[in-house]
Amino acid sequence: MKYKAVDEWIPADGFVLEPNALDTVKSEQNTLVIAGPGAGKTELLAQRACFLLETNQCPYPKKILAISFKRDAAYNLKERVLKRCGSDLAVRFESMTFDAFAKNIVDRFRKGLPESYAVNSEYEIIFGERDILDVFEGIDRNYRSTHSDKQILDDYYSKLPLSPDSIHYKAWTHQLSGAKSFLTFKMMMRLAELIMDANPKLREYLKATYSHIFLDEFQDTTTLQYEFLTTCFGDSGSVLTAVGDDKQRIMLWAGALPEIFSKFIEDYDASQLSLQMNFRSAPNLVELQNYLITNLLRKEDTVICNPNWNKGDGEAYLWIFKNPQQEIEYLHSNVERWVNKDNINPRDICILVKQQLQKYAGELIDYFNEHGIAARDESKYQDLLTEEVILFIVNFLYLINSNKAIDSKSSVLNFLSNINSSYSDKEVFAEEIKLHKFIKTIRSVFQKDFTKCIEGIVNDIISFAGADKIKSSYPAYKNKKYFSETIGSFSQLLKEEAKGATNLKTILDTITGVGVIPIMTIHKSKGLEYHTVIFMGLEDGAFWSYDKQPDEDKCAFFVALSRAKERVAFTFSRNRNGRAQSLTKIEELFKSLEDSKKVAFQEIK
Ligand SMILES: Nc1ncnc2c1ncn2[C@@H]1O[C@H](COP(=O)(O)OP(=O)(O)OP(=O)(O)O)[C@@H](O)[C@H]1O
Repeated sequence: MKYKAVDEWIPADGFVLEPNALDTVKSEQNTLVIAGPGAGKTELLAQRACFLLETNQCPYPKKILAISFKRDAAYNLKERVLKRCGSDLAVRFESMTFDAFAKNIVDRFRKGLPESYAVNSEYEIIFGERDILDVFEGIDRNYRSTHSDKQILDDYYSKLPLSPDSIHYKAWTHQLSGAKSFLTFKMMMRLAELIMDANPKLREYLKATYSHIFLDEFQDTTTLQYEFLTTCFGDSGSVLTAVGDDKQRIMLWAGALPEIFSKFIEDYDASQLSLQMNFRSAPNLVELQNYLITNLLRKEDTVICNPNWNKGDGEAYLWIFKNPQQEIEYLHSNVERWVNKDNINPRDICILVKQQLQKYAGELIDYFNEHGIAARDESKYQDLLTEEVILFIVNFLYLINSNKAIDSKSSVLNFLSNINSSYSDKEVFAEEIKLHKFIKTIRSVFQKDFTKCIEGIVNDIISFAGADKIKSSYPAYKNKKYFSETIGSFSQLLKEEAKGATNLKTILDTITGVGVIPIMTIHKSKGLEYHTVIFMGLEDGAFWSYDKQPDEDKCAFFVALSRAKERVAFTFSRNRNGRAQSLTKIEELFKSLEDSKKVAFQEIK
């Protein structure tokens, strides 16, 4: 492989980076980049990955590890790197969530745990903390009733090892010993940290594997995640690059460390840089954001709009409705016009709610689907569709459906060459011929009755690629149970969607959401962007804890509106879920929209 000289390197795909972004891309030091929405923080990480790989500053065979909070964010970053510098180099870019990184360590090095924390190979992941609190109830009722949930859990998740006399240790033992261990992701992270603490050789292994660490959405890092990170890389000599925005800090409720930026700068002797641009939003929306940054969030880091926009671009509305039925019908007629007359791709229109998606948007989803506009709760699909093996199967199926699916073909070939990294050119060619033959055979089976054989085909595709090769190439799939459950969930989904479908393409399009309006909570929308964003329910009812956490709620509100490229609309319904809605608690949100003079307030008749 011929590497580029550092001086000759230019950003991939014609991107022009502002000076601080370019300095960060080429930096050899630990760096924290603080910048607002749409500033290009994620793009900066993708470009830095290209720089490090293309110039061999991440020296072969070392790797870059990028840690994100959500699976789709990790996946999007990996995709950007793949697109910018090609699969040969992108194999040395590992992008995963904090949880996945911790789980990989536990899965691979479980045997390195001290005996008192041994995890059974047949462990089960549990979500939510109710079970753990029940364990405390079983061990000592009095303790349970005299301590708050938060107190108990904070102590339970302390750094390991715990004092063997403590009730928390007993609770851990209860979860770990037995025919099966039951683990939350937080437990997994503490166990991964313990493995690293107890085995200096494994820390050496991490050091030898990863020369550079990227941290996206750094503002939401929790104490536990930070301690885990520091145990793994604190003295490793790996170069850390963190990007974040304190105006988008929406995970304080989940334990995000408010002083994470200053802590990182101090602990890692990191330099701090900021970015000034907003590349995402049209001028009117950037002006609205700047007004809110100054007057609502009380910060100083206003931004500059991308000069490529026309002056006056960007629309913002606040629509006031009598009731949800009127709201649903009005939104439907607008979305229909945008999609059918203005030719906006339905995937570029997003409907957001603060929380409780079903309660706020459940009826809207039904109404839209019954009236010609496909819409869905995106979270149901987000997790599966960011699994590498599932995307491989989906692309494979698209290719079985048609030879014209060029992008799918290149994804399939990329996946196959990834898992067969030692292939010579001749072998790659042979693999392609094998692929064509296999597809031909499957097509002939399919022509008979595809709905009946669709499940079997998933297994055939996996066998074609080689389950063992997939497992050894993707650390997450080394856990057999996880691998088979992932494939199983997808087969089940495929089977359900196949019922009543007339062709394979329809099934695949339904699963991947082609032509479907995505609906999600603000938390799920982090890092994403859409032409149009509708935020449903700017009401006291949706911001019920505003009194207790005004800053976090203001940030959530800011995250929602900053997802929009060209248009944002907020809705207020005078009545919702059988209750009159008010604007007392969140008056300042409402008022700041009004005072910005950038938002058209419209009472819908
Ligand atoms: N240097 C650049 N020139 C032009 N467009 C850019 C540049 N950097 C990023 N963009 C584009 O701007 C948009 C926002 O970029 P990105 O998602 O990286 O921002 P971000 O800072 O991570 O945003 P957020 O914090 O809101 O998630 C994307 O469409 C991206 O392609």
